[in-house]
Amino acid sequence: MTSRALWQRYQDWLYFHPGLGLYLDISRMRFDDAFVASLQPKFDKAFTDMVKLEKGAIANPDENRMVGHYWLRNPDLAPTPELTQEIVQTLEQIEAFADQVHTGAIHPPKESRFTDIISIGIGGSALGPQFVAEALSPDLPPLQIHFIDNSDPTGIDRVLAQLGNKLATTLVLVISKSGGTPEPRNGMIEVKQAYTAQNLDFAKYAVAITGPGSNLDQVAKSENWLARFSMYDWVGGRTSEMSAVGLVPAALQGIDIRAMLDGAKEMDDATRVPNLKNNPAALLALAWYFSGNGKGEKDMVVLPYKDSLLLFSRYLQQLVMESLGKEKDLDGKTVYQGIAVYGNKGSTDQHAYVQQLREGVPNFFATLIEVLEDRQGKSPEVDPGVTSGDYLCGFLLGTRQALYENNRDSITVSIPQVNARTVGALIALYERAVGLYASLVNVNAYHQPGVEAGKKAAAVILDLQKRVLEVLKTQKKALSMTELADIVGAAEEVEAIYKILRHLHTNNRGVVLTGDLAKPGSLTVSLG
Ligand SMILES: O=P(O)(O)OC[C@H]1O[C@H](O)[C@H](O)[C@@H](O)[C@@H]1O
Repeated sequence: MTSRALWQRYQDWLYFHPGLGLYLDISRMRFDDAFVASLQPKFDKAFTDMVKLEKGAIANPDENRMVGHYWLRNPDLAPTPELTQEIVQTLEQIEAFADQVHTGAIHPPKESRFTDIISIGIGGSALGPQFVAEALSPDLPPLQIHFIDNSDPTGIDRVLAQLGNKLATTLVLVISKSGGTPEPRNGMIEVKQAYTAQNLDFAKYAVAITGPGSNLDQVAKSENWLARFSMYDWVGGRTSEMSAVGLVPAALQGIDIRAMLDGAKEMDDATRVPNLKNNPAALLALAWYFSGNGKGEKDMVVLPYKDSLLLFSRYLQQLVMESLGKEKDLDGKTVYQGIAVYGNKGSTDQHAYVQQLREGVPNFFATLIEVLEDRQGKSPEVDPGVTSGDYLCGFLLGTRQALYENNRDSITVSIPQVNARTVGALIALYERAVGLYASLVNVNAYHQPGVEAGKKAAAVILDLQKRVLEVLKTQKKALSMTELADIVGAAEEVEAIYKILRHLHTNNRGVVLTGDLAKPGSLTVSLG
């Protein structure tokens, strides 16, 4: 295509949202009109599905749940007045709480102000809050946030060590929709112990964000925690940033949550338009479908050219991959769907893996996120008449062009600034694109059956560990791995038993392994 023709194609396919100042450019995806026409019937169905979903249909059939994250930013759309009221009240409760924490009306027992937050949660109960904190937290926030998003002892130690004596002024948010996920439970127990070790009454610092009646909710209620906020069963973890899960930590950091909700609402309005060319989420879904042949054959590489958007790709990883990565479609057919997502930021990644993107295996399409405003205030010149921001812009445009020249497609999303409205809009844009794409490829975007398999397998390992230790207590002599596995009654699990014992041995948990570590079959084990 000549550059003139490309310029025309750019204008033909450019989407612009005047209220948000957001541009979406899919002109560098090489689909043709025939392809677009062939997808039209699928889009007609996707738009209809979306209307039903927003009206409260059971859009997540496996879990028999409604899917209502869009109501969070426009509560009047909720299917019943009770739901509308619940959303409005929770929002008011969040604002009042954040305000009281900021003014010191709510304060730690022996101090006048809370200064820090530990946010404990994983998956959808961490990725949104982390992305938004990185993108929007002011340079000097009223409360500084720290995250525990794993069951990693060293990770927990690091957060606690960094806070040190400041635990006395640190608020703890325990976020878990189900209230039963092991990682946040472990984090909560360890953090609670750290408070107790400093003679601090944990309940006076602790806030629960969870489904009403969950295990976590019951603990928080019985121990009389500082506050409890409700998470609803009709909001999925990966679309929960604009529920209490994301709004409580954001409001506490002084982020304008109303603006975030407004930006999302504006984008929701724009992505409700049942017309492909005038709907940015539909355009994204079209581009994804084209690129991966409707089968996820190409990966989505997300490159925001702005440091504060660093965690956007990690956020999108869960949103896209947990929603679309499915073995079965809605008719029960085996389809192995999904789109792999990765990326960090530009131009940094140009000095890392963009070499492969430009010349290596062509198994991806890029999404470049451009922020038009460089910074607030004047920029110094780094060359005559040239600023750092000009360089960043040049790197983005150069990469887009270099990729295209080598038959690598890209999408460009441009926003005027990183602010609460545009971040809300970006989240809403991708939520809707995922919903529409799921309809195009006929999968349930709102369940995650595969995650359960890993959780169950982990529980089996922990149970095996208990059984192994019980057997070892009754043994007088050291046993080989196979002898032990036989006595435990888990001959098939000998390798898992060896690995459990190696872990316990390394951590001085009373298990002694003797023999040649390079030859696991030669080892014997006893309790020291
Ligand atoms: O918020 P929670 O109930 O603790 O769940 C946290 C996360 O864990 C699960 O394994 C799911 O796969 C995620 O979708 C969810 O966001």
